[in-house]
Amino acid sequence: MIVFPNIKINLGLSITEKRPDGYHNLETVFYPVALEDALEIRTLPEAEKKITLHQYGMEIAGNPEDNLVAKAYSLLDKEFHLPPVEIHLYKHIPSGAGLGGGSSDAAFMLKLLNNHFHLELSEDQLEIYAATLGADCAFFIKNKTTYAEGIGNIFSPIELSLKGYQIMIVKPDVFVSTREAFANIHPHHPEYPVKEVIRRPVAEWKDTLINDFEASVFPQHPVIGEIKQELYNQGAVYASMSGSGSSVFGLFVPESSLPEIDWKPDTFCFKGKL
Ligand SMILES: C[C@](O)(CO)[C@H](O)COP(=O)(O)OP(=O)(O)OC[C@H]1O[C@@H](n2ccc(N)nc2=O)[C@H](O)[C@@H]1O
Ligand SMILES: Nc1ncnc2c1ncn2[C@@H]1O[C@H](COP(=O)(O)OP(=O)(O)OP(=O)(O)O)[C@@H](O)[C@H]1O
Repeated sequence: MIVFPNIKINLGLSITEKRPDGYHNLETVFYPVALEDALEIRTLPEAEKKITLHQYGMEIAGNPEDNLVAKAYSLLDKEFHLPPVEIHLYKHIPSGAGLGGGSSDAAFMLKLLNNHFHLELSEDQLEIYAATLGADCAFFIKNKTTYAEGIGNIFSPIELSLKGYQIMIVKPDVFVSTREAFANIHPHHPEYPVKEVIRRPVAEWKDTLINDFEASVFPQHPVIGEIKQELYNQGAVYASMSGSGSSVFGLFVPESSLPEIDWKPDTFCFKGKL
């Protein structure tokens, strides 16, 4: 059985409070985009190890046993005593990009195991498991455009379609740790709440739909801010860093053709249509 975990981009991201548990309350809109990994499992009844993980494509830092797909398996294995599996994970989604690649792999693994082994878990139950694996992991269970609060795990539906818009996602060869990015933030309530700005036309988002991480991450990694500026120079109607970086996305109006840009070597670039 094979599935294709996709990414999210953050449309606006306000970090409003630091909580006593060290995490931060935030407000954002998660929007799913079809840049995808591939994730396959096969049952290996005779295997000695519970998990045999094969990884391909882009490299991921860390040991295989720390991979979030292995953690997702172990979480359900504790409860349901699953048979051993062989996992094939093909990484197309860059890590440390603010695109939620690891979280998406983990959420899709939960859904895959639920279907493959007929565990009969509801979406609400899967979201509860997912939330223990990462703050934005639960989003990928329903995988629909969502307004998120709390630590990024309290969801309410939002009417927003960017269908037809063209998207370019650019990630320089820079890794931003989510934990460090949060550590440099001064939480505050936004002048323009994300939930309100998002109802305005996309052409009005430029100066009002803000990602609070940009103010702390751009000075440390100027190349990220330069990419955002270049996307605007090339005609993006809206451009922003996603999550805690280091990727930046640009939205271009539906009838436009995406520009050809000569990015620096080792820059990742994805072009697609929403
Ligand atoms: C910044 C976002 O990408 C926005 O979409 C997400 O909130 C990040 O979510 P995530 O990658 O799933 O984050 P986790 O892996 O759970 O957390 C990494 C670290 O970021 C910090 N963290 C994360 C989420 C949050 N709401 N407050 C935090 O302070 C914590 O120090 C945590 O140890
Ligand atoms: N399946 C996985 N794919 C990517 N990274 C993984 C995976 N499993 C564990 N990780 C670890 O998680 C770290 C962050 O990867 P991820 O792709 O989720 O970053 P991100 O795009 O910044 O995510 P987020 O938007 O959730 O902060 C990696 O450096 C890696 O050590």
